[in-house]
Amino acid sequence: MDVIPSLIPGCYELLPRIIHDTRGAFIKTFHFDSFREKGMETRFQEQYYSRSRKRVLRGLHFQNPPHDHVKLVYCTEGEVLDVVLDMRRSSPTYGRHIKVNLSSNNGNILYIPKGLAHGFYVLSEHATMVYNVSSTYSPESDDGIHWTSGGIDWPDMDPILSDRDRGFKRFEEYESKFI
Ligand SMILES: Cc1cn([C@H]2C[C@H](O)[C@@H](COP(=O)(O)OP(=O)(O)O[C@H]3O[C@@H](C)C(=O)[C@@H](O)[C@H]3O)O2)c(=O)[nH]c1=O
Repeated sequence: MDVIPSLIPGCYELLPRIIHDTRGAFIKTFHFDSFREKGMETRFQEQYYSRSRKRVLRGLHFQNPPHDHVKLVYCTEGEVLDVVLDMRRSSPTYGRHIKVNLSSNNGNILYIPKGLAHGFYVLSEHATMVYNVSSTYSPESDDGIHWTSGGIDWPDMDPILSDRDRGFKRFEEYESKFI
């Protein structure tokens, strides 16, 4: 698995080896020793996935401390534009974001450290996004910022959203609890 550093410290795109044969493809998404060797989180506590249709936008979400967590995300059906924004106040890239296309064809994975807000926009007819998180769901710590904030340029300014996502404060007005 190749680990490609991003502009944001601690955030990596992981490129697993894809083994193709006449039946299709085989892709390993997590290997304890490789993650540990690279200093990445190995203790994932929950795994879940969502399925969305084209033009759905989910985000931008995070869990506040002390329930903050590392997220490992990848797309097993379709393609999404994935976005993470750095909310760590002392980070050299505080307030900056990166975009990565994640797709079932490429099998690429985004490793998201604690303190980043995460969201994605569905480019294909449907998309299934799988998450591994390093702490359990904490509804009172689960929070977000508005998808249009932080200077993110989305391909669609009228996406399909949840009511919750429509109601979040803008990043510029949100007092980040991440140091
Ligand atoms: C995240 C989560 C949600 N839920 C519940 C709450 C709600 O009733 C339902 C759907 O939740 P949401 O609307 O927050 O789902 P969704 O908008 O898909 O939330 C996800 O968005 C992306 C961008 C992420 O980064 C994820 O970590 C997660 O926050 O599932 C759980 O029971 N456990 C969980 O871990």
